[in-house]
Amino acid sequence: MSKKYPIISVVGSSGAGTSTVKATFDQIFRREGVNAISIEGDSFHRYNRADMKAELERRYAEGDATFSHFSYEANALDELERVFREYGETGKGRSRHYVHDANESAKYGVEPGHFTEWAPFEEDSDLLFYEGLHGCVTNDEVDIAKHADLKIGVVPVINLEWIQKIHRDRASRGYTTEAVTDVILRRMHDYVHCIVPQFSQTDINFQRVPVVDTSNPFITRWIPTPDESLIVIRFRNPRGIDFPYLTSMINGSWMSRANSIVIPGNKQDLAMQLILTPLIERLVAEGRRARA
Ligand SMILES: Nc1ncnc2c1ncn2[C@@H]1O[C@H](COP(=O)(O)OP(=O)(O)OP(=O)(O)O)[C@@H](O)[C@H]1O
Ligand SMILES: O=C(CO)[C@H](O)[C@H](O)COP(=O)(O)O
Repeated sequence: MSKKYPIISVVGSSGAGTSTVKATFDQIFRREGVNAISIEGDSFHRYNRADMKAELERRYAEGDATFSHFSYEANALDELERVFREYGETGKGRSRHYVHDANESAKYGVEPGHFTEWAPFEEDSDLLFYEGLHGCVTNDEVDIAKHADLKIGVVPVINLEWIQKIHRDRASRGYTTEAVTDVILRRMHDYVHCIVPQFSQTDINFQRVPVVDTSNPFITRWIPTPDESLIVIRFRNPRGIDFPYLTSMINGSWMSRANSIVIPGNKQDLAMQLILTPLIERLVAEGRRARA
């Protein structure tokens, strides 16, 4: 646990909605005057797009059909762990961007499928905010989870996750449904082995569940809306969580287990603000005290 320089890690599969959740965190940071450094999991991919394709083909020729961006080896997790450790101890660190598309290319001045140069973090921050695929990995080589002080899982049920990925990759990354389906299939092995185990490390999971039929996610014409979904919020340690306050403030919510509440999908932002603001305030106040 880092106290002087706390770390928040938001983990979710590709298309789960971690970027959407980041917008809520950004709102809280702005409102509470928190100076946060934000980094993305994709910055720690080990290969650029062309090298990844070559590595995939090499492994495929050797009979390995499971290699994907979800695999531990496709990502510089040693570097991510090093950045978390260094930030926790000193408030310093570095990151870069993986440029996905033409819009990002115009912003960063690097061709799609390539990384920008590594750049050091700005000084005097209050916390580090990570959003991506591997921010709570614990395996034989690395223990990234142990460096994070607040760990959040963003996990729609799997049909919804696929729908969100297909729609996002088609709309903003120019892929076809067939291409995205191939990627989903190839990633399934390491979805199970590398992504899912992290949701037992997280402090709070937000799981969106549609209440409309998503039984064939590959032909669904739009992403179920917030009004067409519920969100299950599960706390690893419910001690200290004021459930009566939450259920009274969030209209239409109820407790489904001793450590879980269910809220209407359109209350996600409100629920996150109510739950996360005091946790962030505490981390930041402890950090500022420790650094004084
Ligand atoms: N709560 C939500 N309600 C409705 N749509 C959502 C919700 N969360 C995410 N989406 C939609 O799902 C798609 C994927 O979301 P987002 O881009 O946040 O995923 P991501 O996890 O950041 O993906 P990646 O890490 O691959 O960039 C987007 O089209 C987004 O609008
Ligand atoms: O969302 C992803 C992982 O989180 C992308 O699939 C990954 O970053 C590779 O991107 P691209 O297909 O644009 O090269």
